[in-house]
Amino acid sequence: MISVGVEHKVTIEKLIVKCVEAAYPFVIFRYPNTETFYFLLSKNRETVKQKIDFEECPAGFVVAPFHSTVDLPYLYAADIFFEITDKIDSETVEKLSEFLDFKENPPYEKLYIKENFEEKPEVRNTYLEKVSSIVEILKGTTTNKVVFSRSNKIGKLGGNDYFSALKHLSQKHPSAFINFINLPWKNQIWIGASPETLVHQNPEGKFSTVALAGTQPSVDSEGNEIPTANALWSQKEIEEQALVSRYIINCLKKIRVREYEEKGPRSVKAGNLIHLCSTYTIDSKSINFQNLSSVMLDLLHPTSAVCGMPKQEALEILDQLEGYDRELYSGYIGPINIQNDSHLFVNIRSLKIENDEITLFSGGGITADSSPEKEWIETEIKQKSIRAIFE
Ligand SMILES: C=C(O[C@H]1C=CC=C(C(=O)O)[C@@H]1O)C(=O)O
Repeated sequence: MISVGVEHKVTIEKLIVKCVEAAYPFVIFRYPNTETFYFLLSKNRETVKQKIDFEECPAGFVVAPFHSTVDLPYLYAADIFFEITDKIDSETVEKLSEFLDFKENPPYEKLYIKENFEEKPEVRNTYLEKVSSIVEILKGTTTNKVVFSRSNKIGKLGGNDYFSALKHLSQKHPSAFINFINLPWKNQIWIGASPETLVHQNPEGKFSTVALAGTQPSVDSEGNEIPTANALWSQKEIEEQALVSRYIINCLKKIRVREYEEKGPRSVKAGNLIHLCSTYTIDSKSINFQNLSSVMLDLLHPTSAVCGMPKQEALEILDQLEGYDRELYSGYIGPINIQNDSHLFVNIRSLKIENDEITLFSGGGITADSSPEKEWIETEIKQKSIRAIFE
């Protein structure tokens, strides 16, 4: 065992840089409306991919791509797991020192965009054309909604102080699930502030999920905060969110679960945005449905908040028109069987860093009443909400 002297002091910033360099699968996350960050690392550097079963999975972290039925979710086992405080305790440092070399101190620099890439005007035009064609399809068929998305490579990353950036993101998005995911097999880092629970199973066996949709800025044109209670919603947005609710209720119908509690829809703040949100809660113990979360995860993903309705038709339209691989964007991520709790979130409001290039992702629900121009603006404000990490 390597002894760790004062000269080898291990800070969280140093740990992150060392783990990225040494290609370990690890994550840092912070639950919604809390301040504590957690660090979780798997000592096994081989990929572990498996279908997610809440009853069988060891304590860990799930990282599922959008197409998780074809490309199975990664499971990061929680070999090292701790709450991040000012000082990493000596026992943890000792455990980490068994496989990481802390001798050198890398210099740290704040994250920034060192080279901006210009978005070509064709990108916007192509997007508008594609959304117009989706609107035409929706007018003429039984498909109700398609969540069309785009990726945007914005520039080259400078700096390496990821933890300060996460703390900054956390302040901007207090109610989001803040996450940093090192995906060593793809040489990618993903960072995000997700406002959307996919499946939560709490220690008492309560299952919950949300129907989130409809988007508007949370500040008015003069820069004043709009209280959520004053948010006004158009018919298009109300219907768009109702479709997500209907989708969830249909999933529950398939498994004959009627004992659910529905709350909402109400307006909720997500960083610089406001959404409409309904919550669905079920006591899996009282209805004697032990594996409810696993069954619902299978049925729910991808929900009508990131894919569309009906699901199959929406997927086909996306396959034809989206023209890029969503990878982890709009997949699901989160801790599983950690402190008796499992909480998976939809991976939206996220960015990817690969070969030092930063890519932002955003999408929006298109219905027959959509205006392509407004949808474009919506994808821009959603990207702005995650881009805030560099401000
Ligand atoms: C697909 C995204 O957001 C979803 C969640 C909330 C509101 C949405 C909307 O208004 O379209 C989307 O369904 C995204 O942020 O990339």
